[in-house]
Amino acid sequence: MIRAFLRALGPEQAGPVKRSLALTTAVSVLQGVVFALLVPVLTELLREGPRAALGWAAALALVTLVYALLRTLGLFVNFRVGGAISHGLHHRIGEHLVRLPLGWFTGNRVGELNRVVTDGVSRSTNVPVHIYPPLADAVVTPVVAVSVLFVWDWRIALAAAACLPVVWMVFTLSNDAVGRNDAARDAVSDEAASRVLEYARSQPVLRAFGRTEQGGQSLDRALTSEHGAARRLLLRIAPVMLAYSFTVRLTFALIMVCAVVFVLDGGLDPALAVALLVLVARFTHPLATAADQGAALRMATNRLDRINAVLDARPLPEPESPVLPQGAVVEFDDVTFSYDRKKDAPALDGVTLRAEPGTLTALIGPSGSGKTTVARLLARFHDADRGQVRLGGADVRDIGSEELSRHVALVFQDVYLFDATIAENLRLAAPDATGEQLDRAAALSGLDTVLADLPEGWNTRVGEGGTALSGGQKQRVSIARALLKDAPVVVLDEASSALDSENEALVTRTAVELARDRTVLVIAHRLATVAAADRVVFLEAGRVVESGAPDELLERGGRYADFVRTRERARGWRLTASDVTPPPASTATEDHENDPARARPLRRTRPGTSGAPGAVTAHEPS
Ligand SMILES: Nc1ncnc2c1ncn2[C@@H]1O[C@H](COP(=O)(O)OP(=O)(O)OP(=O)(O)O)[C@@H](O)[C@H]1O
Repeated sequence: MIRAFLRALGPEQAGPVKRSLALTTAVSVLQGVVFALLVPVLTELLREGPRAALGWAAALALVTLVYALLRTLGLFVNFRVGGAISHGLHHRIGEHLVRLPLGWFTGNRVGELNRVVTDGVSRSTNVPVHIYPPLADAVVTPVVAVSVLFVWDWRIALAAAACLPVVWMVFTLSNDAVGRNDAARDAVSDEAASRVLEYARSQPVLRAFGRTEQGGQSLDRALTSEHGAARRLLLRIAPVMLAYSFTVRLTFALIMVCAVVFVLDGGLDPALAVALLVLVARFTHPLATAADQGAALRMATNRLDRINAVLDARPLPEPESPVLPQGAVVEFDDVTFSYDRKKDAPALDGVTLRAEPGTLTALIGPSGSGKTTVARLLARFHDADRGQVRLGGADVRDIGSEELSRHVALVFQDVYLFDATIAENLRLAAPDATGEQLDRAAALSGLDTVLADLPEGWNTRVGEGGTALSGGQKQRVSIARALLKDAPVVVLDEASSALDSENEALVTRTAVELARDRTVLVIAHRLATVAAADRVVFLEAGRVVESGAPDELLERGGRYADFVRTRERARGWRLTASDVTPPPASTATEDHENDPARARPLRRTRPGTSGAPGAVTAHEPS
């Protein structure tokens, strides 16, 4: 246990924890001495009267005083160490989590982490404060008392000493049973915690489809199995705990019988026998509670093992001499990657692609084809199994995570906002951003119109996870946050579920705008965005099956053309390769797919270029 404890706490906390445990052990030893001193005091009192007992009583009073002082000191020290453990563990877990690859944080880990950080840490904090002191009293005090018994009567001492190994054996059995069954219950509790979170999060979907009852079934099952595991734990440990308690009481009865026999034999002074039995009765009580404390310690050790498992998760290796990316070209060179090499087919299989600064690349393909995985490998959520992901000519593994994160801004679909103001949420990207910079990001992302409608503007609190804002509003905050970061590479995961048309068009517009001077990759679901891209990369089953300019691909009549046709049918769109005049000054025209009256070709050009013949345009069907 102590090894698991010290491993979890790390070297800084090891010293104070060892000192606290040593002090607690010393206090329990002293308690044994106090109990032992009762024997001469009582013997003299019963044999000769109070006067004869005075010397021993003074010694007892002195040792008791020292014991009380040390016990009080121990209490303070243990509470302080408990606080330091809580702080230290949170700190260590937190520091470790930020170094773990983002790919580690899958859905199930949320429930597990929640329990590790709350229940795990609080039980560990309890070890020096509430668990170890009574356990030391239960184990160390009797051992000291039995040792001292040898001074007064070796036969009684021998009888007590002979019982201790049996008591220890039953104690170990009970501890093992608790350990095994608690670990089994813990796994089931994790599952239940995850299901509770899932049930709460999926309420909108469940209600929308009238499946609240069915949706609750997996939660019901998880809770029922948690209840079953708790009952099994109780049923399996109750007999061994009872057996332990019985053994301790049997020990006391045995020693008492021995004492009576020796007194009747005339070999033991009755006064000494009474005193010895008082001593034995005194240490039997804490000994009887040892099984409870042992169980609590075993459960805490199980939690510590889980904390250690989190701390053992390997961070992605950081380069010893980080390389700075030279520019913002994104390259995937024959990249293969599997989430689970033993179980799954590769999510990416020999992917090669290149995205230049000042261009917009649309990643498209069927669901599960690997688009999001491309974005994740670029941001180094995971490392490629084979091949190289490069940014500005440098392998992302050689760049160093902080530098990489400065270079790549991600806007994912599942926008998470902190329960703070809109301004504070944006400043997460650039803590020192000026009001002017915030306003610029807001204007570019369309957040300015949202702010204008909110009475408290920038100071509006968004609620936990951004619940006080609509999906589109959250996305605007998220885009503005990415803009404020001012990273040369932006990855935008366009919402696959429908946002309102204004918000959808905004995402396309922002992507186009950003691509003027950045490398922009969009996981695109909308034809308008695809049409506005410079290059399209079509993925299927983790492979690039087609790539090139959208109009070229359309003319080629391959997978991309099929994709476009399917989408056109689904949305009543028509997308053609046509010769159109580039729009004047503006670099990006608006998407009016839902406004026939204003429908204009959607296309983009960069400064200094004119619309090339064959540019892809999107029209409402006539
Ligand atoms: N965290 C994960 N663990 C295991 N497998 C995963 C994980 N994320 C994705 N996959 C698998 O990897 C493959 C590629 O998934 P990816 O999310 O990259 O596809 P996608 O093209 O972005 O899909 P969609 O358009 O539906 O978001 C799929 O087979 C998917 O099941």
